Amino acid sequence: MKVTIVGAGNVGATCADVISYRGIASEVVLLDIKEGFAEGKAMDIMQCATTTGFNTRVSGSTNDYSKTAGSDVVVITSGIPRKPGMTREELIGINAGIVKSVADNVLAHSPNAIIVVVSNPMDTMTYLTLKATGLPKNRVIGMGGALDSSRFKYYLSQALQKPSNDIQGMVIGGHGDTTMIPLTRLASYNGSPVSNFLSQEELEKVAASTMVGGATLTGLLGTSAWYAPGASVAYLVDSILNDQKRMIPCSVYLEGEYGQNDICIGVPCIIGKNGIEQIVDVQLNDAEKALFAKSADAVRNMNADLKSVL
Ligand SMILES: NC(=O)C1=CN([C@@H]2O[C@H](COP(=O)(O)OP(=O)(O)OC[C@H]3O[C@@H](n4cnc5c(N)ncnc54)[C@H](O)[C@@H]3O)[C@@H](O)[C@H]2O)C=CC1
Ligand SMILES: O=C([O-])CC(=O)C(=O)O
Repeated sequence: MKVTIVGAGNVGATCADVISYRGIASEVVLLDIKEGFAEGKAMDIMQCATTTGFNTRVSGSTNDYSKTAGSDVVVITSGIPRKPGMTREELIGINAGIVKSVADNVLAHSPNAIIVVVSNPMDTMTYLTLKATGLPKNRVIGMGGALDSSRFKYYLSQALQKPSNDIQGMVIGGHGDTTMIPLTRLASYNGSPVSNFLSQEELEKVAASTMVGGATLTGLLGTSAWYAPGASVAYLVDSILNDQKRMIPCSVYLEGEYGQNDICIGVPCIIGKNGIEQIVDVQLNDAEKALFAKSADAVRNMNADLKSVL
């Protein structure tokens, strides 16, 4: 199975590293516009093969899309990341043009690929990719909810003083500092509701930390995060390529689901070899439905800014 990652920067290269280390795909192509950059990242990753023990072939390309031909999955991580103090939404001006041209280029060589959109503002870039390419909705998947959910479980694990892997939880809604919805009511510690162990005040603190999880890291690192984002993309790609049918919150095009239409936003999906195979209705309560509607309004407003590219 072949995966192309366009944008060999922090997130793209980390994703290639995790995919090869875990043997998720037999071939990974990294592509970037910076001369020699993707080739260098690929060579560096390949030089781990004997010490970490993998057989995935990783290669790099400077803007030569012919090398990406026949990819099963294409990940778009090209574009600029935010700097401390910025929102993801402020990236739209530069990233919209990049994402649209990249989507056109990859499809010309891999007409059957499933596209995973990572560049920010991710929900808007996913909507742009879907509309610009005309692909069916199952083949355009925005990655944000997998990462936000892993951060939610991290903050829950810190509050509970228990391992993250014993915690279940999901974040839906937009992938933005104010639009994310950590589903605290449905989160559990090995099946017991987390509200059995944490006060309302502690749970609200966990939710607030989760929502600004990306901004916190951007403040600490000077650019946005990459280890957890890259690993989250690899996790999603694994479910597609290996037809795992995991339930992962992803940004997908809604046509009535969760009361929304003509928008890409995070909801729980079954992810398998056909991409989005099902959108799961987790039965939100009235308060959660109101938060989702508010989040959708904000995400929809951003889509209006795509007029110049669509
Ligand atoms: N959806 C999510 O959960 C997350 C999204 N992101 C987003 O992912 C994007 C990438 O972030 P980083 O890897 O940290 O940035 P980075 O700056 O390290 O890497 C971006 C790469 O894209 C390349 N690039 C730019 N235009 C290109 C084009 N037209 N064709 C091919 N390559 C091109 C650049 O040369 C650069 O190497 C950002 O927009 C960031 O906001 C980052 C983390 C999580
Ligand atoms: O915070 C950012 O800008 C990058 C991102 O989407 C994340 O790490 O969640």
